Amino acid sequence: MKTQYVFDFDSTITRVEALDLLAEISLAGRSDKEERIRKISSITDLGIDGDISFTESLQRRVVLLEARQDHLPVLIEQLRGRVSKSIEENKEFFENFRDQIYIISCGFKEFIDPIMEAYSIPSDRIYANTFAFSEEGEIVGFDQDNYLASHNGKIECLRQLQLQGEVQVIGDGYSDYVMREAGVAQKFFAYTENVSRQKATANADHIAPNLDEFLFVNDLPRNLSYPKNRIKILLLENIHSDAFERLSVEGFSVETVSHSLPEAELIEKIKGVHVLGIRSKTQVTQNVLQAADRLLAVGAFCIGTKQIDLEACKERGVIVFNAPYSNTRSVVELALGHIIMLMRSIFTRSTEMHEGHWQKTAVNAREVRGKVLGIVGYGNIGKQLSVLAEAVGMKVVFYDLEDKLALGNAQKVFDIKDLLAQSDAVSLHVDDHPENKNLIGEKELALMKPGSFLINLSRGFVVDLPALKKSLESGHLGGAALDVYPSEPRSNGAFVTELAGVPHVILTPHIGGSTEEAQRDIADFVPGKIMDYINSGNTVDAVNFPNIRLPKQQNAHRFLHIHQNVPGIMAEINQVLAKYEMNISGQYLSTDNKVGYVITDLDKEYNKDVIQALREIEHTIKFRVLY
Ligand SMILES: NC(=O)c1ccc[n+]([C@@H]2O[C@H](COP(=O)([O-])OP(=O)(O)OC[C@H]3O[C@@H](n4cnc5c(N)ncnc54)[C@H](O)[C@@H]3O)[C@@H](O)[C@H]2O)c1
Ligand SMILES: O=C(O)CC[C@@H](O)C(=O)O
Repeated sequence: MKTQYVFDFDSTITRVEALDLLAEISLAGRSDKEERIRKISSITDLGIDGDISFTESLQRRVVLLEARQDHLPVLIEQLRGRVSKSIEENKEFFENFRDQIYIISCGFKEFIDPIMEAYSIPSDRIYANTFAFSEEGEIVGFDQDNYLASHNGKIECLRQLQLQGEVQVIGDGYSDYVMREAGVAQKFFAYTENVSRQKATANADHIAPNLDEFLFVNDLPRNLSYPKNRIKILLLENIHSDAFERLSVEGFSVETVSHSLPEAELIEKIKGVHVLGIRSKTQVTQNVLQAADRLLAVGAFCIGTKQIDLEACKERGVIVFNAPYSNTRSVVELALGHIIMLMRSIFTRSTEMHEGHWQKTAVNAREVRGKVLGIVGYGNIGKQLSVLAEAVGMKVVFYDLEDKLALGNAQKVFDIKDLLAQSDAVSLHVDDHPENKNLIGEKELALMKPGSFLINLSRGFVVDLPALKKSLESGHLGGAALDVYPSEPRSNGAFVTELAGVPHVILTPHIGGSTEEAQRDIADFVPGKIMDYINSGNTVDAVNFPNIRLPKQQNAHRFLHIHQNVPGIMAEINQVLAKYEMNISGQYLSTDNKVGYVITDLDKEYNKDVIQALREIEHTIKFRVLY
C-alpha cells in the first residue's frame, strides 16, 4: 500500500499565513491597520498552538479582517510569489505523487485551490474551509458545518478520508501533530522552513527544515541529492554575522565560535563538518584534516592562507577559498594613516596630552607631501597604497620580486637596498611566503635613511623585531608602526611584545583588515564562493584547486569526481559511465599536477549503482552527486 502524504497549507506550502496577508490587503490605508494586523497574527498563533479553539480563532479574525471577495484575486497573486522555496524547487514531487497527496488545511479553499492547481493537486484532494459572503461581496463568515472550522477538525477530516497505507503529516502547527496523536496518521514531520513552533517540533517524529529533508528521509525523488540543512558549516574567529545570515538563509546548518580553536579542540569539533570558515589564527593542519571526515571546503575569511595546509587539503579533495580583495582598501587606509601619524609624531603628542602635558612643537613633525614612500611588495595592497600616497603628494618607489606595472608616477627599483636608502617611510606589503621571514633584519634596517619610518601591515615574521627595537632605541630609525607580530594570540586578551613602551612606535592588534566594510564584503564574498562550489561544483577563485566555471544545468544530474591525476583515470571514469549507459549532456575537466576534477552532467534517469562504481575507481579522492 502506498504511503499517503497530508500537507498543511499556510506556513508550510506557503511562506506566510494567508489570512495575515489578506489582512494586509483588506486593511490597506486604514489608520488602525497595524494594530489589527498584530491582533490577527496573535490570534492565528493562539489557534495554531491550540491555546484557543480554532473556531474562535477564525471567528475573531474574520471580524477583524473586513475583507471582501474582490480582495481574493490579489491575495492569490501574492501567495503565488510566496510559495516555500523548497516546495517550489520540488514541484515535480507534487506532479509525480499527486495521487498520494492531500492538503488538509484550516485555511480556505478559495485561495488554496488556485495555488495547488499549479502543483497538479486537484480541488477534490484539498480539504479546507470555505468563506461565506454577503450579497455585497463582503466576507462575513465561513461554513460552520465544515469539520475544519472546529477545534481539532483535521483529525475528523482525515478520519473520514479512511486512507489506506501509512499516512504521513507534514505541517508547521500543533493542529497538524494532533492527527498523529489521535492515531489517524502514523508520522508527523514538523515543517520548519518558514516558522518553527515549539509545540510542533517537540512532538514531531522528525523535524524537516525544508521539503528536501522530508524527501531525503523518505528516499523520494528530489531536486537535491543531499538536503542543505544536513550540510554543517562551522565558522570560527568572530566572522562577520552577515556570513552566518547568508549561509543560514541558503538552508545550511551553521555554527559560530567567536575565537580560533587550538588543534586538539578543532580535531574534535571538525568531525561531521562539511565547511570550515576561519580567519588568520586557526591552523588547518594535517592532523585536523585527518579528523575531518566530511570536509568539502575551507573558507579563509581573509587574504592570507598560510595558516592552512593547502597541499594536504588538495590531496583530500578539500577546496580552499579566500577573499583576496575585500580588505585591501582597509589596509591601505590604515597604512597611509600610520605614515601620516608617524611623520607628525601624533602618537607621542597624544600620549603626552593623556598624561597631562601640553607640548606644542613643530620638532619632528613633517608633512608627507614631497616625501619618498618605499613600498615593498607591489601587489593588491602595495599598488593601491601607491595611488593613495601619490594623491597626498608623496613620491613613490616600489620593489617587487615580480615584474609589476608601475601605477601613476611610481618608480620601480630593482634592488631593495635602493628603496631602503632613499625612502622616508618604508611600508611592507609582501605576501606570507616563508622565505619572507626576517626580510627586514639588522642589515636592512641599517640601510634605511636615518630618521625614517618602518610600517608593517603584512605578516609579523617579515620583520626581525629585536633588530627593529635596537634600531629604534639607537635613534637610527625615527619610528615604526606595526599591525602584525611573529606570534599573535588566538583570542582577545593579554599580549606581550618587545616593542611595547618603545617611543614613536604605533602598535595595532592585526586590525588592518578589520573594518565593517571589509568584514561585510568578506562575509559576502567567501560564502558566495562556498555556495557556488557546494551547489554547483564551481571552483572559480579556489586557492588550491584547478579552477573551473561550470554552466548552470537544468533537468540533469551532476557528478563531481575528484581524483589523483594519474594516467588513464579519465578513461576509467568514462568506461564506467558507458557501462551504465549514462547519457552525458556535458563533461568538464580541469587538472593540475596532483589532482583532476571532472564534472559530468547526465540525464535524470539512471541506474543508481553507477554512483558506487564511480566511488570505487582507484585513485578517487572524493565523489559527490548534485541535483
Ligand atoms: N594587517 C592586516 O590585517 C592584513 C590584511 C590584509 C592583508 N594582509 C597581508 O598583506 C600582505 C599583502 O597582501 P596583498 O593582498 O597585497 O598580497 P598580494 O599577493 O597581492 O601582493 C604581495 C606582493 O608581494 C610581492 N612579494 C612577495 N615577496 C616579496 C619580497 N620578498 N620582496 C618584494 N616583493 C615581494 C609579491 O610578488 C606580490 O606582488 C599579505 O601578507 C597579506 O597577508 C594583512
Ligand atoms: O582579519 C584577519 O583575521 C586577517 C587579516 C589579514 O591578515 C588577511 O590575511 O586578510
